[in-house]
Amino acid sequence: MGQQIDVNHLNIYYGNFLAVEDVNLHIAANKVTAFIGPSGCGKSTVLRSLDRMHEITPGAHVTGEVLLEGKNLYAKDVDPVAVRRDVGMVFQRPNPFPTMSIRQNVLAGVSLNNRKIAKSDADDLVEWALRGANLWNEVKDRLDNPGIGLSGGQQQRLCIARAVAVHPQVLLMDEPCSALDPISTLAVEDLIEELKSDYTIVIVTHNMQQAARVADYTAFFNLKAVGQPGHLEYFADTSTMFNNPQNEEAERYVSGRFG
Ligand SMILES: Nc1ncnc2c1ncn2[C@@H]1O[C@H](COP(=O)(O)OP(=O)(O)OP(=O)(O)O)[C@@H](O)[C@H]1O
Repeated sequence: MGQQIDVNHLNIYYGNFLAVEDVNLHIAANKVTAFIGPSGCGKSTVLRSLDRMHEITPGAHVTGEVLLEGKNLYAKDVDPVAVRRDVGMVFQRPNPFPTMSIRQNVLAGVSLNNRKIAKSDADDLVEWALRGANLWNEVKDRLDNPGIGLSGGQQQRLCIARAVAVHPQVLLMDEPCSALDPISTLAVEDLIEELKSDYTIVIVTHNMQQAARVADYTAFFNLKAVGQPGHLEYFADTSTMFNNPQNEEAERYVSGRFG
């Protein structure tokens, strides 16, 4: 089962620059929540703060809380590496490890986490993760071939298999279809729909139709002006966001009359 996330009074800084201000947000377990909004409003920054990935930028820090099932991911005794085991990330461009086979790619996160597993268990895990990512039937006869030999859409599903292989509670996806053709996009969207029975999913997308298709809830981020911090302007269930938003800026944005 996936876990819920509560974001409380979250401010995210890159050095002295306040990129995102005072976000308060509930992300429901086993649902898909989409982040939408204009460029630079902080969607990716907020997404990355949910597994502390933004900390890879030197000087990046937060104030406020991110609670995963009530546990603050930013508490002093929490190891960011352990956070990323519970909260997995799928990036915009499929990024299989170039020197690794399909099988090794699926197991990469497990190996990084220093878990030693027997070969038969590894075989089972590879099959389970690839089936979960809807890729097994396409690759089962060539597991030792390089991961980068797959098509873009297959590579992205391989990255999803790699993310689920460590059994996370939450899957974060940063524009996971933006580098994919329409057929692969639909395959990944179908997969997202299936994965939510096991995981809580948060997806950043610029594609309004995609948000409307895959998300149960949608968070609209906005910014007052360039150089100003982004903020969460409006949160609603997806049907309300796209059909009857109770926020003027959101209405202008989803109807394409923004800016
Ligand atoms: N690594 C970084 N170092 C410094 N500033 C950053 C960094 N990443 C993002 N920012 C700044 O933080 C703000 C929010 O950026 P972010 O990428 O989160 O927005 P976004 O809504 O995801 O944008 P887009 O839709 O264009 O991807 C912007 O002002 C951006 O310039």
